[in-house]
Amino acid sequence: MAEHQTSLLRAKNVSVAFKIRGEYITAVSNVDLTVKPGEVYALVGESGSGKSTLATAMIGLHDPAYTKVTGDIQFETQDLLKLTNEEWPALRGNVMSMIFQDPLSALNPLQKIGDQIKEALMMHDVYPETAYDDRVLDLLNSVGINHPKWVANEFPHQLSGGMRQRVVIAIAVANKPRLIIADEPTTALDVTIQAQILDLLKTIQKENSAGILLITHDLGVVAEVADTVGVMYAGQIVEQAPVAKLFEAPKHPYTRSLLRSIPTLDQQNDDLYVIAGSVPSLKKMDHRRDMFLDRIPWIDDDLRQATNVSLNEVSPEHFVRGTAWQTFRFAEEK
Ligand SMILES: Nc1ncnc2c1ncn2[C@@H]1O[C@H](COP(=O)(O)OP(=O)(O)OP(=O)(O)O)[C@@H](O)[C@H]1O
Repeated sequence: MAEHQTSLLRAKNVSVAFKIRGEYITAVSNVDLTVKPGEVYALVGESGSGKSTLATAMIGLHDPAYTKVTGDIQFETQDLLKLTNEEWPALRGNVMSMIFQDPLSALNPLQKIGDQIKEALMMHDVYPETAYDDRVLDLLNSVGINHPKWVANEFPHQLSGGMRQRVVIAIAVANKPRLIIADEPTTALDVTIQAQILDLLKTIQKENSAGILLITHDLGVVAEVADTVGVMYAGQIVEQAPVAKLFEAPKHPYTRSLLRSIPTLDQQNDDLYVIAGSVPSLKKMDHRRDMFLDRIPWIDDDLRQATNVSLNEVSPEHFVRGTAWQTFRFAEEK
């Protein structure tokens, strides 16, 4: 079967550059990824690694006046980079939708919850006028809101953060999207609510067979819900694998370092592993190299300076950038 028939969203060679003081600077470089129907693909990486920039390109929300998106992004059979502003609304909020980190800014503070959901439904679907209210209540029910009639009559500020995110999800799934892009959907919520929202996303994904592109910096979230994981560093994917493989046999030094920095319950001491340094600023990025190696002082200089580093399939479905992983050791293992 041709690749596009088995994929929902397929990005090939996607780069994003921002115009900064008259010059285009690359923030995302040559990314390939595929989200299949019914799959959760998690993009993980530290702040500044380019996850949101990539996701924003997928849903056509970059301002073309100062952002250049190149490569190829296919959603089902549509070429997203060729869509005009007039064509986007038929997709966005309909067959593909987005959930952002901060539910409060995603909702209209002056409009009752029920009316906001109704509006989302009316934009893309035609029901008999009386059926809208029932649809709104059904949707609120489906995202685990126990008193939908009461919530429909509230304004966003009257609800808790967790309830607001449920409402945002209800709006996002109102038109049964085939793809949901969720950018840090649980980061603003406390831990118990996080788990409930992740469960909810999983249920929606299963029931609608929707694909989810989940953006997170939290490997705990990845372990909980992802099927496939792409690890991003400085605008590039440095490792991609099915979730079990990534946790059992991580290869790239960045993935190994991220995994090592997760606190565990059986940890003997209080010292958490900290990755020294930070993601380079856009101006300092050199996408021909493996830039994470700049944060490992004991690594061979030849490896650090090597250019034309590429992402290679090292075992079925497991892709790793560069070759440093073959000899990489943590400082105390040397
Ligand atoms: N509109 C913009 N103009 C210029 N630079 C930008 C713009 N948006 C993002 N950047 C830069 O692009 C790089 C990637 O940012 P991005 O927000 O995509 O990372 P991220 O991995 O999603 O991090 P976070 O979790 O903090 O959102 C950063 O250096 C950021 O400063």
